[in-house]
Amino acid sequence: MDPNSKSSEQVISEMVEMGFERFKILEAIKVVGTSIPNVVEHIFNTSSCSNPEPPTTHISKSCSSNGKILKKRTLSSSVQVPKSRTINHYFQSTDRAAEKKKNVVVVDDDDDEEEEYKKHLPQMEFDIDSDITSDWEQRASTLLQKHFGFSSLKSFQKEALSAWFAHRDCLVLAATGSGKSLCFQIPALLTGKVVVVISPLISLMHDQCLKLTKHGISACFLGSGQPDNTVENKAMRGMYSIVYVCPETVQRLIQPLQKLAESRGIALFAIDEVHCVSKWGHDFRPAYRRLSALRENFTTSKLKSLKIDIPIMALTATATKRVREDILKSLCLSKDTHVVLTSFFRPNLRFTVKHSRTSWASYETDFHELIKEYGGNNKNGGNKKAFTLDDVSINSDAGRMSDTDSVSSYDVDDNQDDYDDSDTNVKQSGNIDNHKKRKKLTIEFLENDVDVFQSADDLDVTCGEFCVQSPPKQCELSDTIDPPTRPEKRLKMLKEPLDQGPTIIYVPTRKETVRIAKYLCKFGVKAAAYNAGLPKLHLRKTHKEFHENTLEVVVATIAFGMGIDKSNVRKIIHYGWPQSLEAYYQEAGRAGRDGKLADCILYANLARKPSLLPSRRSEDMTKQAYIMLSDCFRYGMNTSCCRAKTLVEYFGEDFRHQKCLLCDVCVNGPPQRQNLKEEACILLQTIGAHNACRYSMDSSYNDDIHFDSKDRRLGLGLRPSLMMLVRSIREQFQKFLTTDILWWRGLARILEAKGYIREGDNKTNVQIKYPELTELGLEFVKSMSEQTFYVYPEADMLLETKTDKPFSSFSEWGKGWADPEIRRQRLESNRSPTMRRSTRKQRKSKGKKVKRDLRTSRGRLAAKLSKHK
Ligand SMILES: Nc1ncnc2c1ncn2[C@@H]1O[C@H](COP(=O)(O)OP(=O)(O)OP(=O)(O)O)[C@@H](O)[C@H]1O
Ligand SMILES: [Mg+2]
Repeated sequence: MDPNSKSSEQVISEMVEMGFERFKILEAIKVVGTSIPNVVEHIFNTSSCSNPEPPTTHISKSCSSNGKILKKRTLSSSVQVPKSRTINHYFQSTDRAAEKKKNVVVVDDDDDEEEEYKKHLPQMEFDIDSDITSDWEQRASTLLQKHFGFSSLKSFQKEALSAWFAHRDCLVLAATGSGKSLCFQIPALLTGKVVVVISPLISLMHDQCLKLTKHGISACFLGSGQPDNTVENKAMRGMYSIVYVCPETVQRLIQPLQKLAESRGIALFAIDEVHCVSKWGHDFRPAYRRLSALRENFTTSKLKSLKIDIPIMALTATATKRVREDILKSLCLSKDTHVVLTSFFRPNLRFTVKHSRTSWASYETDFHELIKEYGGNNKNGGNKKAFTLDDVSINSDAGRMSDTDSVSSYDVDDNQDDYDDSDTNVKQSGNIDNHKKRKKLTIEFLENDVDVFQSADDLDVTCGEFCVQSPPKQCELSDTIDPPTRPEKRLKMLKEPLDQGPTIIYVPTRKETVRIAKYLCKFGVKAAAYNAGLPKLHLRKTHKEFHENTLEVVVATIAFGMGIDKSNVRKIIHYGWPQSLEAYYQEAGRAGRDGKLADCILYANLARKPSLLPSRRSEDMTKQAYIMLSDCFRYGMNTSCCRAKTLVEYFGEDFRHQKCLLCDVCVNGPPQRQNLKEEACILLQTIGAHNACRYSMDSSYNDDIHFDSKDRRLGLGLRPSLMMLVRSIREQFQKFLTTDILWWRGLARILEAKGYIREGDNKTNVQIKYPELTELGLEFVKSMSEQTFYVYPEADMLLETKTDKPFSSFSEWGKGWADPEIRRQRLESNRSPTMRRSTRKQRKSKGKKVKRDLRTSRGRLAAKLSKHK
């Protein structure tokens, strides 16, 4: 039996609550079965004009409280309504019946009467709104209380609604979990018109539709994930108050939506997660850019029956200044667009960064706390039954598409090139077929690749239409607690233990989701993996169990998407570098929506530069992706600035609190400042010397800095990489012989942040790679003898000083790595006997290229070295 099907009794009781007459419902059930939408449709189609039974959904309720509203909507719907009985027609009849009772002129189907009606009520459309001018706030509060159980609108919600009410376009920038959805849901309730919401993910639309249904508001979603093709038809005839559409579908629906605008009416177009519009943000979706069609096609000049252009409300929690400007421009929002900007600060989130190699070997150290918290650490799981993943093999499809395990080896990093341009990456990821498919930029493809591209069809769902259920009782609803903004309260919160609640662990690869979930299950934690490569059934189950608090931990890729709105998520763990701070803050923002203390922990290998995940990007976008990744890297490396401040300021907000008091930097304090005058001076001089050496061919370069001729050995005329420069320093200065590149990288970042050096490569890198001295740097070097240079060492510098191992990255294997001959021998000896045999063979076959595994940095390095031999 279909678990979604309802019994006749259930349908009757729900529909009676909606205001339908029992006998009509019974009659309809006999004909069309127990699907509520079909029953509603049947009743509409068979009801006689003279005796319509008004459904007392919120639509008719909100309208019937105001006679004028009813009749005007009737008129508005009369513009294009066909003679056949549709829901609009039904509403007309309903409204008219109600009007008759109130002695208001109402027309019947016949044209004369309609004309008569028009004479009496010549105004249409937003007169509906002007009727509620005086007390719309009061009405909104009543509806808010009735449908959602909240006592009042938040001030940013009021601001956004006021803008909508003044028919202005509006861009709402408000923190994750602040309540942006209400800004576009209330207009549907206030006007009885339809609100069309553009949303990027099926799972997000599905979640929101379910919630709306619970709150007594009819909703549906349209898009490639919609299995029922009658839903679209019904939606375009105005049967749902809120219609969610994925951006790819909007273009196709322009005409039907225009008809809808002229019949039942469209109160608002809401574009949720609008940062997807911009290439300069994360989650870019090309179809979002084409949403400018909404501004073009729903204006008074295009649709004569409209009195005003239909307002557009765009909403996001993560947009930098550049992204905001791009949104306004790309969507062609009006010049008069109102921008609602609230603080991005989430005062109850405790941000921490921890060093971890984020590999299998570090699970024990990193997860033992978590296992303890969930009462695990028992191989059999005690009384708890771990959520099994038997149906999912680690080697299955789950790890296929965005698996970067193969590209992120931990062994060698120093000469590591950043994981480069998308195309190469895809080739390197080993799946040529996939690569070919990737070249075709089709929507179908996007839909299969959601871990990398957040697309519409991330989770197929059984049904995309949602009928009104009675709103939950008051006691079932609780206002979210506003988190404490006052410092004393935050400090107090810190002393209290974390409340109970689930954890989400975000990892970059599909394979990792399964591996970690299995690991946790083994220790009795109820954990499940979530990535777009897993069976849909499993994904649905995970979603459900997560929302029902049955699961303790979900280990997910970014496919556990935007808009996950569960109030009691206590921990968000990022296990591996995120791709941008936007993505990081949005994902972290899923914690602590109940206003109580919640943890956001980033475990990252601070000894490695993060790499870009394989993806299709234009040159521009690759550059931007590197910039975003680099900002994220800097966030992790920072040791002295409050984490919340860094995040909030990243989004262009002035952080007025100075400190969050909760994050690891605020709690532990910054490390001791060190005077790195000598080191800075040596590095700058070495850079200067190499630069001078390069430019000496061009005599215009004014060389003020002395450089040793020994440097010429180290690549005269070549563009010196930081690695080469450090090697040069190590050779020249005995005291720095055993210093690690990690430490110098940290110093280079500090010097770059101060403006003393800049990247000399025209490619953007995560970390400065080919440093060049700036004017400021030159000044600094000249005056170096007179000053000190106190700085906070960055995370990688601290890491290096904590390990007493000499040069290269924490392994005996790495000792002497600077010497090319030693390096060659090591690479040779590190190969397995079979590999060695085959390499010998390959060498014998002259002219034939030795194949390197370019997916690993070691392989790439070996390939490079063999080129130079
Ligand atoms: N006026 C209000 N009073 C109390 N709670 C509210 C109010 N408005 C919204 N909320 C609650 O806030 C929570 C978050 O709402 P919502 O999902 O709209 O957030 P959001 O801003 O869209 O977040 P995200 O950026 O993650 O999508 C919901 O559980 C909602 O019920
Ligand atoms: Mg939202």
